[in-house]
Amino acid sequence: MVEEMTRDTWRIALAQIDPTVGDFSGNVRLIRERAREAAQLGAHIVAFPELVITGYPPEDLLLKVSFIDAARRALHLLLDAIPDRVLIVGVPWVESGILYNGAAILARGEIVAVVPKHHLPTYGVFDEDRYFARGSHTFRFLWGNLRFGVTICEDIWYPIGPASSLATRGIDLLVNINGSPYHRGKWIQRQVMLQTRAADAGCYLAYVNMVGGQDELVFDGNSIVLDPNGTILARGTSFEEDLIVVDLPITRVLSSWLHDPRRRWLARAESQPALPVVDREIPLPVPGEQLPPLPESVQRPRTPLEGVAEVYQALVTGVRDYVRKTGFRTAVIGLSGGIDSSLTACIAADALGPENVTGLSMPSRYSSRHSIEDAEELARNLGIRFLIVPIEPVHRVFREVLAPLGNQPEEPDVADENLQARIRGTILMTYSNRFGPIVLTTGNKSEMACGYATLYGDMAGGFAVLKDVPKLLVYQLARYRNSISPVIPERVFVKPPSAELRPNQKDVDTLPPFEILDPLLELYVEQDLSREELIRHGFDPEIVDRVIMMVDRAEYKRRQAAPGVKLTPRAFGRDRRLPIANWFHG
Ligand SMILES: Nc1ncnc2c1ncn2[C@@H]1O[C@H](COP(=O)(O)OP(=O)(O)OC[C@H]2O[C@@H]([n+]3cccc(C(=O)O)c3)[C@H](O)[C@@H]2O)[C@@H](O)[C@H]1O
Ligand SMILES: Nc1ncnc2c1ncn2[C@@H]1O[C@H](COP(=O)(O)OP(=O)(O)OP(=O)(O)O)[C@@H](O)[C@H]1O
Ligand SMILES: NC(=O)CC[C@H](N)C(=O)O
Repeated sequence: MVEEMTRDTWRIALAQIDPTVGDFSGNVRLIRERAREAAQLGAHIVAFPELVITGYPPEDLLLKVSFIDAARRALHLLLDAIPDRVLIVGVPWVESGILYNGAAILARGEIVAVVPKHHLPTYGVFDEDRYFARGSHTFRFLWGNLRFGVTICEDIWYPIGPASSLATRGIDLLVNINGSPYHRGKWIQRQVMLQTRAADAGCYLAYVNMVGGQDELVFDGNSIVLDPNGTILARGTSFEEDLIVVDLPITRVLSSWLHDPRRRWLARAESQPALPVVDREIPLPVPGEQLPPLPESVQRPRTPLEGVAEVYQALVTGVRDYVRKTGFRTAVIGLSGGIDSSLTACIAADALGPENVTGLSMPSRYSSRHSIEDAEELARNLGIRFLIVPIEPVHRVFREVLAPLGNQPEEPDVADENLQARIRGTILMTYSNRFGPIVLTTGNKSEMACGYATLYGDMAGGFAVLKDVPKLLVYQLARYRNSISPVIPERVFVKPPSAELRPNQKDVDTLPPFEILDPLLELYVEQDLSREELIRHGFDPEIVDRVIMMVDRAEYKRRQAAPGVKLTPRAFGRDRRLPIANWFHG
């Protein structure tokens, strides 16, 4: 029998953690530790992110019966984690032979219910219709006088759906569990949306997101708790694990319903909810204890990262987790003394520790002296290992070997330019094979867009750190990093970008100035503007045509490129899927 009792203030904890896809035992350990920590702090409900048991997104692992079974077994290992509290965890869940993206509600050693996700994102980087069925009902949980609902990520983005059904039925708290990947400034977009949802529902809204990197995605955390007016009560940190614990006096919810006539309208609309709502009792007595005071460390205010600092941290997180989760510890980078490889080295050193990063200078006959000097100074300032491997002897022998094939010009042609890049790629990959570090490539988004990079040359490597960073942002990020400690030599900022693959080569010989190229690329690549619209924006028609051709033709190169951190709303990769053989340009 459940004891009849009420309490006004309920304590909720949001565990913003970094799970690893497929690491069931590690994820279970992490969940148990955080759940117990929250319970010790007096939390009544502890919520974890979407699909936290498997890691997110598990992609086609969801097509393996053995994977779904392992997730179910892992869920059972959590039943005794905090049996006298409510634990909410994301898990793939099979019911009647159908797979759902679920939120399991655990209490008193039982699975009280598994809430199915209703809105399945299938756009951008998401592909959930490929795996899951859409939930056709939701639950309202009753724990004494507390009424709460649980929704999963995309569910909260829709004004109509499980969240609105629960709100019309009447809840004090809506918990939304998330695997919401980062792009620049997305936390502000989420916050505005969540403020609207909380105010419309007239209840507390607790939004928990994960942190860390998974392949090309980075999760920024920035979990948030809002009151029934949409006022922010607490936040989680950006890009770091965190435990957010908040007290929710639920008379505030009744008060908001008494003051807001929309609530009475909503209550009348209950007869036609978007989704059926099933009431489920939490099989626990209402906790009677006084809440222990929260330590200062838990209550401290968190300020979300913004602007360039936010992007820099996203890159550091993405590199750190890609390297760690793929089993590497160290990294190697070709250091040219240019801005791209300098910034890449900074990010690597900050992500992995300078002692785990090696920079290779590989001068050729066309390299300027400052390219070696600047690379060396950067390496010294960062405290990374620095080695010089001149490529001239190999280049010379290659030219000799290739000469009998004919048509080898004295001055380097594109084939010869690329040969130098390929020699460097070979040296870097050999270093990786022999000593174990992952090769980090340095190409930026502007170059990847235009195909201004050599296949199997500077594109050779395991992770493309700046793949979604346009060139002008590369400079801003480098300036930002230097504002923390001046590691990149000043000369690197002022010299004109050059591949140094032939005498006096400059990027602007091939590409339009980056001040024109970057905004044009953003409109064409990220927003899909047409040729005519770009010209109406004021871009020179000749440049527009040239850039469109370069971008479209380089699709084959991008398909063969290493993965890299997604930072913009439209990164190359699964976010932007275009045919390679394509005759439509415009
Ligand atoms: N549709 C298609 N599907 C599959 N493969 C295709 C293809 N079209 C060409 N190819 C292949 O790709 C080859 C051309 O690609 P690739 O060999 O890469 O060479 P490519 O694109 O011709 O030249 C690379 C350019 O990037 C510049 N670069 C290189 C290195 C670093 C930087 C920098 O500043 O960071 C700039 C370099 O100066 C040169 O202008 C063709 O020879 C052909 O084998
Ligand atoms: N002399 C060199 N020594 C070591 N690596 C080099 C050298 N030249 C080029 N690379 C590698 O190839 C990448 C492409 O460099 P490149 O100089 O051609 O173009 P970039 O886009 O201007 O890059 P960066 O700004 O780093 O110079 C570099 O970032 C670096 O990793
Ligand atoms: N996992 C999800 O459902 C994510 C979708 C959601 N719109 C987001 O990016 O936040």
